[in-house]
Amino acid sequence: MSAIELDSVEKRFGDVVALNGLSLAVEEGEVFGFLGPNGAGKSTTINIMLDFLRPTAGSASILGYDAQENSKAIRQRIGVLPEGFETYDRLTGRQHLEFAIESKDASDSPEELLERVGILDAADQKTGGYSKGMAQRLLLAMALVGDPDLLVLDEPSTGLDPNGAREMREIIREENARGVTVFFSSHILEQVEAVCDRVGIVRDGEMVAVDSIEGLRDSVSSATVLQVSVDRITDEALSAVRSLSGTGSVDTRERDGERTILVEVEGSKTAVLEALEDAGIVVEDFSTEEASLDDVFRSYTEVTA
Ligand SMILES: Nc1ncnc2c1ncn2[C@@H]1O[C@H](COP(=O)(O)OP(=O)(O)OP(=O)(O)O)[C@@H](O)[C@H]1O
Repeated sequence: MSAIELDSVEKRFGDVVALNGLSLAVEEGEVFGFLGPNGAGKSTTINIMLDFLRPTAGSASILGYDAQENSKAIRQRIGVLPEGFETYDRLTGRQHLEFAIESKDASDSPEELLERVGILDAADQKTGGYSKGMAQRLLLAMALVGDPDLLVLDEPSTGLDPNGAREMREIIREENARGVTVFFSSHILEQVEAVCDRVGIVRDGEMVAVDSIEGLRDSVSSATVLQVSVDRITDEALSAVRSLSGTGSVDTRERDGERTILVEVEGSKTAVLEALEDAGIVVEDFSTEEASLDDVFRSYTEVTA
C-alpha cells in the first residue's frame, strides 16, 4: 500500500489552476521530498491531503483512506508540521504538547517528546522566549504526538539557520528509522538532498519529475563540462574540438602556469581527448564537472522559451 496516493488531482481557484492533474505515489517507509518553486502548488497539495481543501477533480488517498471520506481517521494517524504556524507566546512548550496530546487523545509523555527534539531544558519556558529553531522543534514534537505513521512537514526548515536545518534533518532521519513515512516539502533542493530517498518536483501544478537525487542529476547532466589540463593550447586543437559533433562551447583558462581547455560535451568525451592528442597536444589530466543541485532544480523549474 502507498502511504500517499494522488490521482489526477486538479484544484482551481476561480480562473487560477493551482493543481493541474497532479499524480503522485509515496511508498510506506520512504522519506519523500516535495519540491517546487513558490506558487507551484505544494501547499495546495498538502491541504488537499489533509482535507483542508477539496479537489476540483481527482482523488487523494492517505494510508489507504480516502482523504475526503476519512479525514478523521487520517488525522489520527498522521503528524503535521504546517507552514507558517506560530506558537502561542504565553504558553510553555510543555503546555503546547499537553494540548496536542489531549486533542489527539494520545498518551505520550511531553518530556519524552521534548527530549526527542532536543528542547527538554526549555519545557517550562514560555514559547515567546523561544528562538525560531526551538519553536520549529516544538512544532515537530507536536507533530510526533500519537506515534504517527506518516509525517507531513510543510517547509520544516523555514527560518532555521544551517545548524537548525541539519538538526531537523537528523530528527527526520531518526523518525524514519522508527518506521515513519515522511513527506517533506521545500523550495530548496539542498535541504531535501541529505535526507530524502526520492524527490518529486512540482511546477505549475504538475509533477515534472520524480526520482532519486542521483537520478535527477543524471537526467540533466547529459551536457557536462569536460576540463582538460594540457601542455599547450593551439588554435588548431581548439578548432578540431569545435568541429566534433556533440560539443558545445569551448573555452580556455590559464592560471598559475596551468593550461585548461573547457569543453561542453553531450557526446563522447573520449572523442574530445583523441582530437586533442591528434592535434599534437599532451593531455595531462581531465575531469568532468557534475551538474550542481541548483542546475538540476533550475532545469526542471525554469520555463525555457
Ligand atoms: N485560496 C486561494 N485562492 C486563489 N488562489 C490560490 C489560493 N491558494 C493558492 N492559490 C494559487 O495557487 C497556486 C499554488 O499555490 P500554493 O500555495 O499551493 O503554492 P506553493 O508551491 O505552496 O508556494 P509557496 O512555496 O510559496 O508556499 C498559486 O498560483 C497561488 O497563487
